[in-house]
Amino acid sequence: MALLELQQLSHAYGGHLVVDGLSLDLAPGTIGCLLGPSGCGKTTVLRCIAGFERPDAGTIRVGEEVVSAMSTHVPPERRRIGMVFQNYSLFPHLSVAANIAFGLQALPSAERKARVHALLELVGLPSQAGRYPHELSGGQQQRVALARALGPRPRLLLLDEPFSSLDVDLRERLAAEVGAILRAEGTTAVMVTHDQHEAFAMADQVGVMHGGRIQQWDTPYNLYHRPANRFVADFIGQGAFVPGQVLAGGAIAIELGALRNAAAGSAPAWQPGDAVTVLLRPDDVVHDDASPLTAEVVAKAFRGAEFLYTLKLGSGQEVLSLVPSHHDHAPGERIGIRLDVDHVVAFPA
Ligand SMILES: Nc1ncnc2c1ncn2[C@@H]1O[C@H](COP(=O)(O)OP(=O)(O)OP(=O)(O)O)[C@@H](O)[C@H]1O
Repeated sequence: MALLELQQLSHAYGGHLVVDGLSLDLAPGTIGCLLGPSGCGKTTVLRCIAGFERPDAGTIRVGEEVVSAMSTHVPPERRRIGMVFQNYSLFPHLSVAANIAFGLQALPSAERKARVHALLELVGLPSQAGRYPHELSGGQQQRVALARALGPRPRLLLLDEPFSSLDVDLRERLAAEVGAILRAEGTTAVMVTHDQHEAFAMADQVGVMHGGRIQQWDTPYNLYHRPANRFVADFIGQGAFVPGQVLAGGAIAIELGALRNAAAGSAPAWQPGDAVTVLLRPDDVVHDDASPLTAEVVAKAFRGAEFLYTLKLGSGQEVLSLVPSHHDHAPGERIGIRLDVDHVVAFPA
């Protein structure tokens, strides 16, 4: 049975529908993430799960308990749900150990000490117990906030943009670390973010939100390689949309050649002659000096190990190509390219 189940959740602010019939299931021990652009309603979903908002319609079940339904609203403090916020919200006048012990008052003193010690070990800060929040880095403070939230062993942990006040470099690393910590504890968690790198680094399942609904609830791999619709294809990763036409036998002809195995998860039964739009990822277009097919370099972005080239085809259509950075070509040059498409993703034109 799912540990968290949202069914047909809807919520409006002053007549403006923000969450629109949203459903999702999260298995025990899974880390789920709601990912979407600013204002898509993801924080509102989190607040409904926590109990800070009362949904207009739908039900929320945590474990065996329906915590929210038309006639039910379990108050936040009785939901046994932990929360980690963007701004750490540690008590500034309490030491790290005292911050973590705060939610553990019900435990006998020896047990409380042992739990605080175990949590400090878990988040990798055993030597910082006596320090105060202002003496810690942002990443360390967020780890203390995580330890404090995990202290009372919540049945579900909610994380609201937990890394957004940290440096970009640190975000992805901490997201992966926090994912590992939650897995070590067997915690079921839901995170909200607008940053797909964070979502991918931490979550098992990601729901891409748009217009108050989940457009696709899937693994990071499938969101990238098998996007269910144009919105997801556009929002996740980079790529270019190019026109194509379905051939007899099901292959799709695009300017760069024929794509076989056009069996993306989303592909309806195409008919020969159908006009389609094909998603080409930067790794689908490979630089190859031996290829008779060439394209003009329009722009390039240095990524360290790779260049991301923007290339112009004969028709004027632009595509992206990720190329090892020892292939250093200037804008205006023509370079050989070929297709290497594993997952053909096509949508009705
Ligand atoms: N308390 C409120 N009263 C009125 N409108 C609100 C309230 N909270 C949020 N909204 C509006 O509801 C919409 C969704 O907000 P929400 O915070 O859920 O989005 P979000 O996806 O989390 O965005 P962000 O990433 O910017 O936080 C926004 O248009 C927002 O302005």
